[in-house]
Amino acid sequence: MLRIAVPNKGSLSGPASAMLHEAGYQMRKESKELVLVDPVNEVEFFYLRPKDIAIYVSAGKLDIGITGQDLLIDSGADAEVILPLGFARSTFRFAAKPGTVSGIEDLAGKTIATSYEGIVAKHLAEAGVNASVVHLDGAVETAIELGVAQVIADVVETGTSLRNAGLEVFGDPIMKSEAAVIRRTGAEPDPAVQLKIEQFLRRLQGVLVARSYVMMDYDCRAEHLERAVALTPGLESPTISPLHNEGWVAVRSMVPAKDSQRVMDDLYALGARAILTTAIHACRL
Ligand SMILES: Nc1ncnc2c1ncn2[C@@H]1O[C@H](COP(=O)(O)OP(=O)(O)OP(=O)(O)O)[C@@H](O)[C@H]1O
Ligand SMILES: O=P(O)(O)OC[C@H]1O[C@H](OP(=O)(O)OP(=O)(O)O)[C@H](O)[C@@H]1O
Ligand SMILES: [Mg+2]
Repeated sequence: MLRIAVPNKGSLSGPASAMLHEAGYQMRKESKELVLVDPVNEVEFFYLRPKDIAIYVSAGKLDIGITGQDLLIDSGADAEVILPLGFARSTFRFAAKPGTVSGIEDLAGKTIATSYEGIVAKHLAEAGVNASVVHLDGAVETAIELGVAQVIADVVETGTSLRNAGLEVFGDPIMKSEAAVIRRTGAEPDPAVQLKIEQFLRRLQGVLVARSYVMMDYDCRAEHLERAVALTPGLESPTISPLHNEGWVAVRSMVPAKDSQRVMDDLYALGARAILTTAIHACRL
């Protein structure tokens, strides 16, 4: 059995379970379940606190886990990213009341509130700045108003939480983060487990590709084919089939979803017709 840690709550939990479900794995039905065995896929899922996942994985009893890269760094655990997953994208930043702090050099002697002391302490040590760090479990944006700290360091996605608290970021982002599959650094599992890990990663990669590509079909005149194919090169190469009408071909190719409307416009302008896009539900590349 492959043993995998998954986030049991917070921002990572819903998208991680959705991705695993899309990849064909059984997920828990009840939020109180701590362990779920998926006998068909021979996987055991352990639902753990996001902050603890890297620590569990580095201890060696779990083969892999899904967590945030910021949580991995914060934990200081001996684990490494093997596949970034594209969700829970965020930056980790310092913020303060506007006009009070302009750069990391101003932090000496100040108090910084954060839920991520590991990241902050490492960053301050690297910058050679001596500041105090106070741990709060969450809602750290309120710490300045309530006099617990002069500065905070926290996850920023849209910046709404900071704006609502009347705070502004300063300095460069301390780090960028997204959800990722992690394993113990340099882990060398036995060959049967390694095969299951590779199958797991292929399934998740299949979900990532299915989410970011569409299948595009269209008809075009043979003399325009080279230009059309240049617009839709696909991953390997497009499939070209003859049409019953002489001088026309049908083309089928994978196209990045974010470009699909522009590509359809360009194909239409080239004279292509019956241009269709369809969602990809799953794939193995
Ligand atoms: N608003 C957000 N947008 C994108 N990613 C986020 C956001 N908030 C958190 N994350 C990412 O998810 C990780 C887990 O954060 P989250 O706040 O969900 O966990 P938690 O604080 O342990 O749970 P909770 O806040 O429910 O107690 C963060 O380290 C970060 O990588
Ligand atoms: O830039 P934004 O889009 O506003 O997102 C960032 C906010 O989201 C997270 O908070 P969460 O909701 O997890 O609450 P918490 O502080 O209690 O962890 C994070 O700690 C920030 O407060
Ligand atoms: Mg949180």
